[in-house]
Amino acid sequence: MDSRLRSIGVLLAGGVGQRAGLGRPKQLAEVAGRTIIEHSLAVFEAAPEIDEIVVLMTPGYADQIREIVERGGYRKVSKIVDGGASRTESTWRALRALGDEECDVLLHDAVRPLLEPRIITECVRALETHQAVNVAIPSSDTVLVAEPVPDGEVIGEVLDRSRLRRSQTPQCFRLSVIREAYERAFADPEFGRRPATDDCGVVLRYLPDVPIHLVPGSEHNIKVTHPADLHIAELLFELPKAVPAGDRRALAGQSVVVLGDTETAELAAAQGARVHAFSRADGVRVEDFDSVAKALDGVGGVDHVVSAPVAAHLDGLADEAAGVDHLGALNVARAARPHLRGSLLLQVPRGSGALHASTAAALTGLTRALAREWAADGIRVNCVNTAASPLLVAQTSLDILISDLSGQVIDVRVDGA
Ligand SMILES: Nc1ccn([C@@H]2O[C@H](COP(=O)(O)OP(=O)(O)OP(=O)(O)O)[C@@H](O)[C@H]2O)c(=O)n1
Ligand SMILES: C[C@](O)(CO)[C@H](O)COP(=O)(O)O
Repeated sequence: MDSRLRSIGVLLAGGVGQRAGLGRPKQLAEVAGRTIIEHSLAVFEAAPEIDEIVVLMTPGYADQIREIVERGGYRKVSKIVDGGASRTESTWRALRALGDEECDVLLHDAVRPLLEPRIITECVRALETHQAVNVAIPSSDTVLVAEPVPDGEVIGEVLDRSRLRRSQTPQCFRLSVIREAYERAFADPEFGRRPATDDCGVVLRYLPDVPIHLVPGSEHNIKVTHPADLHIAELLFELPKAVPAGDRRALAGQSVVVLGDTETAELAAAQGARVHAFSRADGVRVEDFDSVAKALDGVGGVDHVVSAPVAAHLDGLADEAAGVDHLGALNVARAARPHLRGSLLLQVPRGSGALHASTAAALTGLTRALAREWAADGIRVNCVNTAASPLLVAQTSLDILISDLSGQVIDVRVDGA
């Protein structure tokens, strides 16, 4: 029997986002095709270690969160509670909403949408042996203490950088511990005059005997605070990801349609997949919707569809041909949808030049949009860069098919294992 405590993820989204200056809470701003809070929600929803999610939302915006939760099917969300006037007041409200049963609480800034699942795993594991855990990264800047002087500021002290860490979230605690720290804080009039900027600050000040264990954070786990952070977050989401190598024999018996990439078709067949391969030689031209639809209608129910770039096989300027890859991907997606049970994989052409760049951007956008639209039916959509040997592209393609990734732009692994 599993004897571990329940783990509750608390998304702190009660702020107004004054520094971002958007005129509405920044957690509702869109980055990489989703609201910032939905990215955070999705990470907690997908984390096997998390049993329940509580959202603290800016008063007046609860309906928008309810809609996001319902539309996205975030089944772990148990409560949406109005946030308080400060971050610590929002935490305090969350702690009071959690009931009396002992559990582990992971308090996360909803505006850190790039949280990695690895961090949640390590935090929950650390809570098995520690009562308080924080996520932190080393400081790459030298940090100094400024002293006020009549004409401005001077350096009072340069801190020892080797010991400095930048605090992130989630900040994680046994419920009874964080609750006791907050009870003491909110009973202390001095706390109102000198509030803490994070939850660990409250524990350190009011329960100094509780050691706060540190788990390595990530440079990508940024807090969207200022307007430029929205652009940085967008770029970070666009970074191609690596895919873990899986057991490709999982494809055995599955029905896989491959348009154009013979290497991937052969490798899938070698793993025991029922492969239906189509190419221009068979009269299937992806820029012609009817020919693609006819091919897929003939197959019927299909677990995975892989769509390879066609530009290299077309006559004419490579740049002009690259545009066909965009239309081809749209046609394959449209034709595959009625038959698809598992996933669609779009291979992104290699190349250079403006048209190639716009095609690659279009396929990335298409992948993310389709992944969102088709998620409700359990269909995953990804794309993979093909700037590598055909064998590496084929191996990575199969690893993506058997993964649970969706909406991802994936780089071919260099080791090719
Ligand atoms: N009253 C508050 C204030 C902040 N937060 C949450 O705490 C996280 C970190 O706070 P911050 O970046 O400061 O967000 P805002 O308070 O919205 O920003 P600003 O200070 O610029 O107004 C955010 O997810 C924010 O929504 C909260 O739950 N309740
Ligand atoms: C909790 C925190 O994100 C850790 O770095 C940070 O202290 C929050 O500060 P904010 O002023 O509420 O953004």
